[in-house]
Amino acid sequence: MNILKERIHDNAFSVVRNENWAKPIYETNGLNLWYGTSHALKNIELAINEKEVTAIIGPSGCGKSTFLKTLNRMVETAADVTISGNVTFKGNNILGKSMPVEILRSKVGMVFQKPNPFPKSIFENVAYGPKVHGIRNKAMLEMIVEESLKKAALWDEVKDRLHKSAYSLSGGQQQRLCIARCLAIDPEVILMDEPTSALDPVSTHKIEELIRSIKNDVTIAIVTHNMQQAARISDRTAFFLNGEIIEDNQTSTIFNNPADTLTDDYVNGRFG
Ligand SMILES: Nc1ncnc2c1ncn2[C@@H]1O[C@H](COP(=O)(O)OP(=O)(O)OP(=O)(O)O)[C@@H](O)[C@H]1O
Repeated sequence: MNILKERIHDNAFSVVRNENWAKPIYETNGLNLWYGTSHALKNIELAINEKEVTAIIGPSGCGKSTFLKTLNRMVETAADVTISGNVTFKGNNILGKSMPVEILRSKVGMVFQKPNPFPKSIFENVAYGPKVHGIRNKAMLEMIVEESLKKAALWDEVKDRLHKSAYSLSGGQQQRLCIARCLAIDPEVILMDEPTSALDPVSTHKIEELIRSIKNDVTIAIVTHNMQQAARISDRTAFFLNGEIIEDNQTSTIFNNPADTLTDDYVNGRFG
């Protein structure tokens, strides 16, 4: 009887947990994308849940970056792109005219494979976004810069040289600076496209720790070729192949008990 009660309690708890925690911030329905006549994304159906880390995995050329860049409408900067279907951000279709791209990008930051700080000081890199959004008060900017650098686990390393060039930092520090620059605009989502692939293991570890520490505040979608990294840091994983999603599920299921043999073969390094 007690065991039964516990099971019922567990089930009730997991329903509440799912309802409370697994709320999609992005949803794509029937998303297709062509570069010219090349069909790069095929009927993508995927939810990215709020305050979770979603890993996007798959072999080179399968459409991971294209998908990520669709989420902040960066993909449209490429020539001859055609998109159909829906991509909703908090219920609004971002492919329609209902959400101006500037509004979307003020809520969705992006970090790339190669750190890309501005040719400015460390301070100015982080203060840039808040200034663009109209914050001029010096004390306020100083506070935002300090908080963002602390969240990005970089403050202690740079607090005495805030007005030095961002290019004086190491690659790993520059990548954390780029994450601090995103955090300074208080985004709801950060899209990360292979953010550690150019970094050494120590810097990679620091970025992974940083992702863990911010995920209670920010939703993260991360493209990675590193299976251990996807398994370590993500809650859910989507496996892409040739522009399609083969499978998406809880990360533990994708790695330990995938439904599709292609997923099993990929995550176990048998191709890709
Ligand atoms: N600007 C573009 N113009 C034309 N084709 C493109 C463009 N960008 C990407 N593609 C093509 O679209 C397909 C998907 O590319 P994408 O960069 O999204 O793949 P990916 O999975 O991120 O690859 P990788 O892991 O190598 O970065 C590939 O065939 C690629 O050559």
